[in-house]
Amino acid sequence: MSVIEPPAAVDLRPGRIVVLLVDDQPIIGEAVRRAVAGATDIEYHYCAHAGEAVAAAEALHPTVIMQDLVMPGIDGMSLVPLYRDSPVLRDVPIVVLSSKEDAAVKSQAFAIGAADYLVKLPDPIELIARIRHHSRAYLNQVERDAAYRALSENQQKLMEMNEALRRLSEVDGLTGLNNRRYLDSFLDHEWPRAARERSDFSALMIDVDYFKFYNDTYGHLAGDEVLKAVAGVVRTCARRPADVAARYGGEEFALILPATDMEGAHTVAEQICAEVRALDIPNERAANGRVTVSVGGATTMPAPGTSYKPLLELADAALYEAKRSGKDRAVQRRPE
Ligand SMILES: Nc1nc2c(ncn2[C@@H]2O[C@H](COP(=O)(O)OP(=O)(O)OP(=O)(O)O)[C@@H](O)[C@H]2O)c(=O)[nH]1
Repeated sequence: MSVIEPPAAVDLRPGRIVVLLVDDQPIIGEAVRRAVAGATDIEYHYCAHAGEAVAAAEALHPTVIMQDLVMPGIDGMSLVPLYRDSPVLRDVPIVVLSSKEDAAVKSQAFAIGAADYLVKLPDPIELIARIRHHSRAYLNQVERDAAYRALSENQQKLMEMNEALRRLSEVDGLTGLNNRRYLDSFLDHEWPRAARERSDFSALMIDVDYFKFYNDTYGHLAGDEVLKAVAGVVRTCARRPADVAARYGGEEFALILPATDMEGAHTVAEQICAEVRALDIPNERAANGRVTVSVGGATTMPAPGTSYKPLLELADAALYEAKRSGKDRAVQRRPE
């Protein structure tokens, strides 16, 4: 192979024009070299062997390839698709050089993806103009592609950040459970759906017993740890995919159980009480000396056009009853 100058590292600076001439006749190689010698913006390389042309072009990454059509071993026409198959060279413009003006050859050259067709050799002014034209079009395309890629990446990052922000705005920072804002929007969607499906819908309100005493005795940070532990229990008791656990505020949690009847809701409520007891966190004020919770539950079949708020109020009333009747228990209610 006789690539006259050593291949430069891939460099697609705007304005950098790199020509690779592939032609078995050194005399043509020399004539083109002389023709472009005065154009200081053009870097010229020459390859005399068709079999080495693709590898030479991949190493060089030219902005335009000038390809002879008739060469020993392989004809220039069959080289064009080989350049197109290379990811590095796929879009590099190829100017085919023919020894004569031939409509059929010209048409074939354009059909397989050549950017231009020249009869050897045009005068230096035309040759340089064509080299510059094709190289600049290619460089502009490379620049546009890079800008488009950067834009797409930024848009993707922005979407991910927006999604992360949206999720953050719906999560309680202390416990990692959904917050009340999320719960409200969930109920806004789920309540009308349950009304359409005519299925039972249950809500549990869970409140830590003697929590003010706990905070005052063991400190606010220890209180926070209790809230996290209770949140963990509520989360694991939300077993079905449609169940939603949330921190409702302060030391109160909510567990929404769509498509769940009163008996099912009561089972879950009892389970929460038992699992919080099993945490075995000391609270000397409580009757059994451990942190406990009271749970108020309510179940109804939502009617179309109604609000979910009365169900939560009923669950709150049941919670109040659980507190009043001794705490560490679950009370269920159904509307009259
Ligand atoms: N550590 C901690 N405490 C909180 C948080 N949010 C609310 N609290 C406390 O929870 C306590 C709730 O007290 P009360 O509403 O009187 O309830 P209680 O002492 O648990 O009484 P009963 O519910 O009747 O057993 C208050 O002392 C609040 O300051 C929190 O994020 N962290």
